[in-house]
Amino acid sequence: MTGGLFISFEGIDGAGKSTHIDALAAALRARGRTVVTTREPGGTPLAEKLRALALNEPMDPLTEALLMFAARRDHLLQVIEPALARGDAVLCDRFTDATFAYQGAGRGFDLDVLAGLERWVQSVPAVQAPTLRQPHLTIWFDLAPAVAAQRLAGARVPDKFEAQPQEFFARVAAGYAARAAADPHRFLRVDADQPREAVWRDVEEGLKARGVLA
Ligand SMILES: Nc1ncnc2c1ncn2[C@@H]1O[C@H](COP(=O)(O)OP(=O)(O)O)[C@@H](O)[C@H]1O
Ligand SMILES: Cc1cn([C@H]2C[C@H](O)[C@@H](COP(=O)(O)OP(=O)(O)O)O2)c(=O)[nH]c1=O
Repeated sequence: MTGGLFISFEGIDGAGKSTHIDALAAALRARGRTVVTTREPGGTPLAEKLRALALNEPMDPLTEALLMFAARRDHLLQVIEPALARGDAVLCDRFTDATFAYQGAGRGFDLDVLAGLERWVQSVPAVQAPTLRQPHLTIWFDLAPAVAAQRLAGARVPDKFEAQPQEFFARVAAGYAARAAADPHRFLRVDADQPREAVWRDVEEGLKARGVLA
């Protein structure tokens, strides 16, 4: 495949996204692609500063959503758009679906306001109006909150989101399911409640079926 390729990785905390980003990067590089791996919130010096605030400071849901979108705007303009213009593959640990799932479904913030912010932030000069920049493909690691909590227990010091109760993650998971149902062509759902090797096999097969991996 030639031309820029934008893939996001989504799922609740502990679903196993990070575990598979490097594997996909290696698989794409082995096929001759230049790969940029990055994350949200973050990916630029400014966006990483905004990440530290958003993940650690208490704030109301609108402030949180605005920080996520501010970080996203900088990241898009500085990293994602230039990489796609070069024809690179961009593998991004979370993108806007996370804002709909966490700030929208999780915190209960207005989804229409988020959709408005999405339009503002993702209308970038490189994209012809009225198209919005969205990932070409979103790999959604679907895992029950109870299993994710078990995996995270003791694995790392929880940030503000990881410290939330399971009910919060049940809402976030429902938020991802709603986003996937609204855009089934973009989403590749992977059952994350399997051993790592089986999850990777499903990722690989899903990407082959979509022509992303030969
Ligand atoms: N399929 C799996 N089965 C069991 N544990 C896993 C699996 N995938 C990842 N883990 C472990 O679960 C934890 C969370 O995985 P991680 O990839 O960091 O999740 P995320 O990036 O989605 O928060 C890590 O300790 C990781 O080693
Ligand atoms: C991108 C994004 C992330 N988040 C949250 C989800 C995660 O709990 C956190 C950081 O994501 P992540 O990078 O997955 O955390 P870690 O490096 O600990 O695996 O930010 C939002 O609430 N909204 C967003 O728009």
